[in-house]
Amino acid sequence: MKVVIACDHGGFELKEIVKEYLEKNGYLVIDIGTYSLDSVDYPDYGEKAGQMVASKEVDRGIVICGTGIGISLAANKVSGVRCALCTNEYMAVMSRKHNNANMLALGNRVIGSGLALSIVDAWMTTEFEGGRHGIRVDKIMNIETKI
Ligand SMILES: O=C(CO)[C@H](O)[C@H](O)[C@H](O)COP(=O)(O)O
Repeated sequence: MKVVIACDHGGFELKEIVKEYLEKNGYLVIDIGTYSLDSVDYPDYGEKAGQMVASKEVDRGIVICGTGIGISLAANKVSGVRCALCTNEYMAVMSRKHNNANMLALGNRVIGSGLALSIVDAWMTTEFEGGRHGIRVDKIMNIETKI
């Protein structure tokens, strides 16, 4: 599975840890930055990662900033993206089972790296259940055509 990973300066350290974890577990990771602690603007990274997911250049996306909020908001502005900000494993599992989230957002200033990797593991390995949840996810995506 091909995964894009992106962050701002607030998410940089955790991005490096998540990237290493994904690669060790056999995922093909495309790291689009940022590549240092120098200050950058999270919308640029959320948008670019979102576009790569929406265009199906990659299968999934993981975005990280200080809180996970700003970069998830930016990613969710891209048509076709369902980016879930998760702070625990249950949210990660449910965002896949019920929401078919194609992007995961994490907050480096909110959770520790151990919890972050448990969230990533749960999110990467949980399948969408479909059925009634498919109908609801379709309704979410149809909102994009009404705006
Ligand atoms: O979620 C965020 C913004 O909504 C992130 O926390 C950013 O990383 C944060 O805003 C960066 O702030 P900084 O003071 O420029 O480091």
